[in-house]
Amino acid sequence: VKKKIKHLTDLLNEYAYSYYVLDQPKVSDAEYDQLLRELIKLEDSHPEFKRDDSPSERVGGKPLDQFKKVQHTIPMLSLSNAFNEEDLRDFDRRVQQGLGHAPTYSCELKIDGLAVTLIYEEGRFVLGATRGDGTTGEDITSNLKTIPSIPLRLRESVDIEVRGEAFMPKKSFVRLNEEKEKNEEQLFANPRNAAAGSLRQLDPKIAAKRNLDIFIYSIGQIRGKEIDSHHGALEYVGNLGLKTNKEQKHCKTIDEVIEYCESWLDKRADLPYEIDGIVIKVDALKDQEALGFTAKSPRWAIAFKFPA
Ligand SMILES: COc1nc2nc(N)nc(N)c2nc1C
Repeated sequence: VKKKIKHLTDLLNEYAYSYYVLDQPKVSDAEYDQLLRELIKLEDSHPEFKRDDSPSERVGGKPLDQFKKVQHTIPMLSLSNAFNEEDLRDFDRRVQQGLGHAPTYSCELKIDGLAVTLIYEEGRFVLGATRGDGTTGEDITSNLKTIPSIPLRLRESVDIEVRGEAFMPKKSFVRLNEEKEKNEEQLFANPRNAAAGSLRQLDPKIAAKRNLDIFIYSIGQIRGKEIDSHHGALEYVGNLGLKTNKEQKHCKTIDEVIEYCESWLDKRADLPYEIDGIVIKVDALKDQEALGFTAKSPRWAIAFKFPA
């Protein structure tokens, strides 16, 4: 039975990874559900063999009576903003002055969701928290465990902390508000509020029903890996089984950055999730270290905000 549970757990996790992280379904939902029912039956009769990365974790445990506070070992900072091409060129000038050379940039969509940090120990998801005030957040691990695109176990048993944006896809937002409309409940104003509301309530079974998703956008801290660029870091976390956004672009010049920002102004309407801008980061990690941080945000990154 232990072997059967291990086999089913690994198989279902592989199917879930393909479906939720790679967007490449390998089996039908019916087949997945059938296998999951089989696994849950075995786990119920042999709880001692249940794995802590079992897909049955996704349905959510019992409600908490409150959230524990979490001190962030590395502060979760905010980004300074740019609103037009001039602001972006000013940013580039400041960066070039600081570095003494022209850097390359990593451009990413700025997902309109809730910033979270995920901590993995020996590859196991052990803690997830909100940004909070940047140094103290709330432990929402049990809610985050219900998000299928957050692996409960990485493909390598590393100690790593990653940051990302949890969000609710547009379609899920519309469906949720239709349901609330039917029950004459208060509607959510936008997908960001809906995602935040779903993750900051105490009953994980509610979070499990909200079709939440995540994109990982940075590594908080990593021990003993030689990664020298931000886009390399994103590739690395992708290989660990974490979900990153495929629209990320490595731009060689600020002109390319500006072109990328302008291209997404209109294209964002076609995205299945909401974005409120583009995040531009100096790509070389040694350049990021050389530029450092102000009291509240990195000097090597800026958020280009779209008009509301
Ligand atoms: C390096 O710090 C950051 N990087 C980010 N990257 C993306 N894509 N989106 C964000 N919201 C974001 N926020 C912060 C503070």
